[in-house]
Amino acid sequence: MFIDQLIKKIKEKKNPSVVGLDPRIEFVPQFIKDKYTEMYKTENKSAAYAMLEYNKFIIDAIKDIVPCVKPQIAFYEAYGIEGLEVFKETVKYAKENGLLVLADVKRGDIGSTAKAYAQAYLGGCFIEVDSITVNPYLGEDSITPFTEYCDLNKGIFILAKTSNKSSEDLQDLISEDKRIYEIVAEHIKKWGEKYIGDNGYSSVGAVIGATYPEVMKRLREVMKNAYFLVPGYGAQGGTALDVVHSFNEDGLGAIINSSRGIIAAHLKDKYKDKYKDEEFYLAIRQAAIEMRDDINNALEKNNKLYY
Ligand SMILES: O=c1ccn([C@@H]2O[C@H](COP(=O)(O)O)[C@@H](O)[C@H]2O)c(=O)[nH]1
Repeated sequence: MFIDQLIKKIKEKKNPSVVGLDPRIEFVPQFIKDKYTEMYKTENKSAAYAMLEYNKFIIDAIKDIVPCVKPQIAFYEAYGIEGLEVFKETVKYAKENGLLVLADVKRGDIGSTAKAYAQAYLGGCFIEVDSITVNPYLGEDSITPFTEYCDLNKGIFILAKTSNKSSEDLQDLISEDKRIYEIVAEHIKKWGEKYIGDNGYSSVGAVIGATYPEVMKRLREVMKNAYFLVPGYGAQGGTALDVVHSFNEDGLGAIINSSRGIIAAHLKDKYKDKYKDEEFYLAIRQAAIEMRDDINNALEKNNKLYY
């Protein structure tokens, strides 16, 4: 089961965090950009391939620390065909280096179309990743084409309470005395029941923003067996103390994401003067270690250490 593979890697690396590979050209060090500007005539292509090299540096710098990476497809789509090629190459490189890939693609459509999306990402027709994020707005028949792949060692994380401010607009509305995110959580629990692995967790997980710790606490009660993918730590203001609520008493149950906070670490004042342009990946590695230690320390303080 996907979820058992994820838990195994989390325990091996002693790290319940994931680095978001959300490349932006302004994060890419000048020496890489110069190389690709010379190599390719079109700006789009040189930017896309500069981002691929930057991603590979990041993967090399963190592969012994983190269990997985979370590439956000939007940053690749923004560069068209070349961007999608770079997405594929990034996924391939991450997998070759022993990392699980949780692709943040937020798909959701009527069943027949959802089947095609599932085929693309979980069936390997476009690129095969280990799990994807899914939007539940269209209901059960839009989810089943994805959950069917959980029998084939794949996983999905369904949006329940997102980290952005406006998530309150719809997700916090009340229907029959419950918040919409609670109702979604009850559905995620039900959809995941068939896919519970050896560790007691389901390969059907939930996305819960680090920016809403109280909601996280409540949803942890509703979905005991669901793994939470938690974005919003770092750049969006979520802290280790906030995300502690996403873990169960066994210290498992959540994987915390940071994208900009890690992959743009070399641009922070804290590291800028410490590392040369060519050593940018050392700042990224340092930031990933600090995030791991920050979360593990918070778990230990709350008697939730899992290793
Ligand atoms: O609720 C959500 C769902 C997904 N995301 C995605 O996670 C990363 C966060 O990036 P940071 O740079 O660490 O803020 C990004 O890919 C989002 O699209 C989220 O933030 N919140």
